[in-house]
Amino acid sequence: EQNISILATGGTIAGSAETQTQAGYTSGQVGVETLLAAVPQLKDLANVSGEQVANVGSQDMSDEIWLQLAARVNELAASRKVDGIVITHGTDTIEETAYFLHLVVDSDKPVVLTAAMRPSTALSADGPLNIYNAVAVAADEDASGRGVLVVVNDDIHGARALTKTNPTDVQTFQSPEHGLIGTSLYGVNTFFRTPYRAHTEDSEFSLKGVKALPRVDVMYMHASFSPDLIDSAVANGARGLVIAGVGNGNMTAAAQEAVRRAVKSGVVVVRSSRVYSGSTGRNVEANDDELGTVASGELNPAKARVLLKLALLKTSDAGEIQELFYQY
Ligand SMILES: NC(=O)CC[C@H](N)C(=O)O
Repeated sequence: EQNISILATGGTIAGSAETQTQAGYTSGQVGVETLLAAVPQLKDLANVSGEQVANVGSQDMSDEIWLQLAARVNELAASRKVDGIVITHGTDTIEETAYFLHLVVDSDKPVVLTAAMRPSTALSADGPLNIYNAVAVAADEDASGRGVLVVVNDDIHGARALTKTNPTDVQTFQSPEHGLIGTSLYGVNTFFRTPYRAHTEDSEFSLKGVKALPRVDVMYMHASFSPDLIDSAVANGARGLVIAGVGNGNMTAAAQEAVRRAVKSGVVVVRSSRVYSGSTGRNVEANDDELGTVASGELNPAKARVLLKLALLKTSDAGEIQELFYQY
């Protein structure tokens, strides 16, 4: 029998409300033992043990929790007594945490995040079946080597690909560029593909000796953007900026001038896009060579921010960071 460790961090999956039929609720109320007790069928899949790492709504996910979670995942994955790891998480930032772990977990054992859109107390709560499917994927040898996975609503997503697309819909997660890694129907898994970029064991990123991550801020572009926000982020210690640009990572002329100032002062600026899918290409409309900026490719602003934070641990050279954005 496979040994699966479950690390709980909070979210709606651990949320509770006064009644079974209300929209309002509080995330991160229910402990890991209660979550697991709601799915007694887990014992048919694997030998599971639970640990509480945090209990927050994932809007409060932080560098500190990421460092703690990554350290614990790496420790468990290195143990011969652990075959796979499941992490319960809020849906709001699950794509950031999943991509972070995808880059810093040094193991080919399955690491699977799961979540829910309905709190644990709701009618038709989606958490219990999501946990069941997540454990089934984590216990599946066929899941290994596919990077960090997110199992929700019968779908198996890759960490780099998935994004939340709806604030309340149970079918909120999509992987617009690459499609699904597979599906899990009542614990019966089908795999379609493996991520094509480097991850986990093949990733060059490591958190050994890292006590804090550099500050990276995201600037959301729109008509008449106030360029002083960029100067303010730099004055307040940002080492990197991600432009959530309009369309193909574009920004106003005044924002571009502020980006030039930021780059001149040694801050690395990545251009991404506020649109839902597609790739922000280098030198397409904005001239990255001339601006000294980096193009994010398919990474959305939140995930470009994760990669930039890790990249800044290694270098502040925009050319080298562009190469990392091509590779991961
Ligand atoms: N569905 C959810 O998990 C959203 C609840 C909460 N905001 C969180 O991300 O933890």
